[in-house]
Amino acid sequence: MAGNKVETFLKSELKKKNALLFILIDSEVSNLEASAKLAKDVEKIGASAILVGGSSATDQIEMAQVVKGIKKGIKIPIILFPGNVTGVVPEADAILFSSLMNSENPYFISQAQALGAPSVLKFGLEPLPTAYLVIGDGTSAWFVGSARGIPFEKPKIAAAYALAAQFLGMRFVYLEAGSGAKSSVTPEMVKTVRHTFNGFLIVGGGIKDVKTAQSLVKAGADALVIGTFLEKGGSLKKLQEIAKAIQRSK
Ligand SMILES: CC(C)=CCC/C(C)=C/CC/C(C)=C/CC/C(C)=C/COP(=O)(O)OP(=O)(O)O
Ligand SMILES: O=P(O)(O)OC[C@@H](O)CO
Ligand SMILES: [Mg+2]
Repeated sequence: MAGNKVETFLKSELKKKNALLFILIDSEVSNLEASAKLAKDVEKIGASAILVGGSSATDQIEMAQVVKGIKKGIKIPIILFPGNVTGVVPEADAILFSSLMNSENPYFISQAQALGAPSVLKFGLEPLPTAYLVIGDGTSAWFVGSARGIPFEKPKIAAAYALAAQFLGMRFVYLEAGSGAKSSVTPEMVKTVRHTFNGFLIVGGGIKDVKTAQSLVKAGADALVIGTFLEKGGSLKKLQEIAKAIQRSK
């Protein structure tokens, strides 16, 4: 079984930088060459990890190729972000071994995990036990995952889930507004969850400007995930501004 190298790395990065930037590469959207270049570029400007996944990325071969292609050029960890068992592929460093706790379908709470676990072991991936909480509605993750989205304006409900996750032994919570969400999770929700949850707090969905990123980190986020901004051609210069800003703003 893989050790806890990636978790240890993330924690030590966090001590140095205060807050981390994770970049999501969707193997369905970016081609091989573009992904490899993007991963190198974002490492240079201070990203701490590359997430690879997609809620409708079901092509395991394509996903495995993207991971392999990215890996050669970078030192930061590649962390799988599976939307299903098809998201478990070899050669990555770790996996967000997540349970969509507010799903209405038990498949996304524990069944996909049971089906995927043997491959995680076989591939030597480090599992990062993650409570994946979908906030709001109308996004791919919400639809595909049959989530009963936690309303944006109900931070206490998110905090109750995060506390339950902690009691269940999960060391990561991911507050997910959904890829391309019109608005990100509110700083108030992050703050409320931060007060309750003791582990590593990831926030993603709809983050594309410095001000939002800074406010989420000030509220207590440990890592921000950005995907769509780059998929839509957002500049590396602006991404670097976001990276710099969050590394100062706690
Ligand atoms: C641990 C294992 C083996 C599986 C976990 C399975 C779970 C909990 C899935 C949650 C539901 C789900 C569909 C999550 C998607 C997460 C994800 C990769 C989101 C980012 O992708 P998007 O960008 O939203 O996808 P699209 O590009 O397809 O819209
Ligand atoms: O694509 P964006 O909106 O940046 O969201 C990233 C991630 O949280 C989606 O799972
Ligand atoms: Mg996507």
